[in-house]
Amino acid sequence: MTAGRTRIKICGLSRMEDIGYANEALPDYCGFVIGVPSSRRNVTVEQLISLKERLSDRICPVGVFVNAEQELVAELLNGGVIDIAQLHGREDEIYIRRLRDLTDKPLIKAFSIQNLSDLETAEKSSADLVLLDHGKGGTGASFEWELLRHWKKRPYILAGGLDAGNIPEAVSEYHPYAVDLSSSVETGGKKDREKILAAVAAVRSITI
Ligand SMILES: O=C(O)c1ccccc1NCC(=O)[C@H](O)[C@H](O)COP(=O)(O)O
Repeated sequence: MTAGRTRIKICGLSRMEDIGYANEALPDYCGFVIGVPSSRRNVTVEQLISLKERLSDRICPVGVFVNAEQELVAELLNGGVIDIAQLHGREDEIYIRRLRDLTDKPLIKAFSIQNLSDLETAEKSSADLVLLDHGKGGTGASFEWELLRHWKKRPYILAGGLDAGNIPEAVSEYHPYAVDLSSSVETGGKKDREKILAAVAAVRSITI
């Protein structure tokens, strides 16, 4: 992971149209929610493989998992279907250690931030990168960003309620390594081409 411009991840791609929008906008990362049937963005492994085949190789594919079997996560990483796994459930350090035994690919651990204690837990994570979010993910709501004034130690991905309008403030005030968006780049629950293009443009226009 290198410093430099702020990265952007567009999460929750599930249709071939979404891949077309991503290939046009070229975010740094795209997220696929895998094996979470309760999510409207859920994709099966078969769907993931077809979507990934059409994804530009200029975009890094991220698998988003909620308490998945480590074997499945490792198989998708080691097989090159995804490049990074984002763990968005209750995966603890024991889970991460066991996953590390199965793969040496990068891991992102997501944390739901409600207070300073949650931030302290996130700072100690052994994951390669941590993602700070509101609630269970993909909700469209933000946590109290003011808490980030206490965040000192490591690069992080900021998620939850970000959109093209509030990205400049979030980046200039809190300096995340990357921003992660899903709900705000949808219309009627589906990914929206113009909103994706606007969000990527908003991040790329920032000079720090
Ligand atoms: O998107 C989902 O439905 C989802 C389900 C279960 C775990 C994670 C999920 N999404 C993760 C993300 O979309 C992003 O990491 C982030 O939470 C986006 O938040 P928002 O922009 O507020 O939708």
